[in-house]
Amino acid sequence: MVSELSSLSHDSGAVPARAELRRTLLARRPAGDRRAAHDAALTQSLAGLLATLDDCCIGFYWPIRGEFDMVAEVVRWLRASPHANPNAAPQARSSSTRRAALPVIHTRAAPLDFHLWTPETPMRSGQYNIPEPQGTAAVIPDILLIPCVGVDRQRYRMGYGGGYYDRTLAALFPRPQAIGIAYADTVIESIAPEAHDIALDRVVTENGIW
Ligand SMILES: Nc1nc2c(c(=O)[nH]1)N(C=O)[C@@H](CNc1ccc(C(=O)N[C@@H](CCC(=O)O)C(=O)O)cc1)CN2
Ligand SMILES: Nc1ncnc2c1ncn2[C@@H]1O[C@H](COP(=O)(O)OP(=O)(O)OP(=O)(O)O)[C@@H](O)[C@H]1O
Repeated sequence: MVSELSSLSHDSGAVPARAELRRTLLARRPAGDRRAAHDAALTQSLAGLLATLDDCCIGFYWPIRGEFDMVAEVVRWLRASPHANPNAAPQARSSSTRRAALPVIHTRAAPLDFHLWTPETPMRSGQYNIPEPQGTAAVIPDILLIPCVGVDRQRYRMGYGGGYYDRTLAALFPRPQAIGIAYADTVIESIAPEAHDIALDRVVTENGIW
């Protein structure tokens, strides 16, 4: 897979336009009968990562357009907190040191805001019809789990083209650790990063974490 796509962007000498590369990568998201096995493997990798995290706030995403769905795994992580008392009321449980947040778009072409989320949080439909938490506090996550349309060997990421995560990583202080979530079939040699592209710190695929 990698060699096939890298020949698109390198060997021919012609770098395809971003929009074309985006379409190619979106078509590489595992689908149909193959999908469940890829999701199971990616869930395993993600669980390995989450097991190393405690005492932090994770910014994740509500899946759209065939993205990998990590909601259940994040709920498992929240509930497995060594600090959480399973007999406590939900409000008390949410004061544990494991917290999760979801992006909220208040203004298009601005950085993302993140608002706390638990399974009890009411949701509303936000920009691009993406569900977002309603009425919870804004936070700066310690770690961002970032959906990728594709990612390259230097850990540069391609998304849907809104530039939201690059703007967010450039704006947030302290800067969260940026961890990309990608299907292995969407890893390519180079996405031909532009000046504003910020490399991810780590990437999680079905094959592990790098
Ligand atoms: N699940 C999920 N939530 C997320 C993101 C994501 O990638 N996945 N985002 C990650 O950034 C932000 C939303 N980013 C988006 C960026 C562009 C488009 C979009 O529809 N773009 C148009 C083309 C550009 C335009 O006209 O604005 C399109 O694809 O038709 C949608 C969401 C925040 N929430
Ligand atoms: N730090 C930034 N400040 C201002 N504009 C930015 C910044 N980063 C990106 N942009 C704008 O966003 C546009 C889209 O960027 P890009 O194609 O890299 O999006 P993407 O990473 O695929 O999208 P997304 O993060 O929303 O999934 C760029 O052309 C640029 O105009």
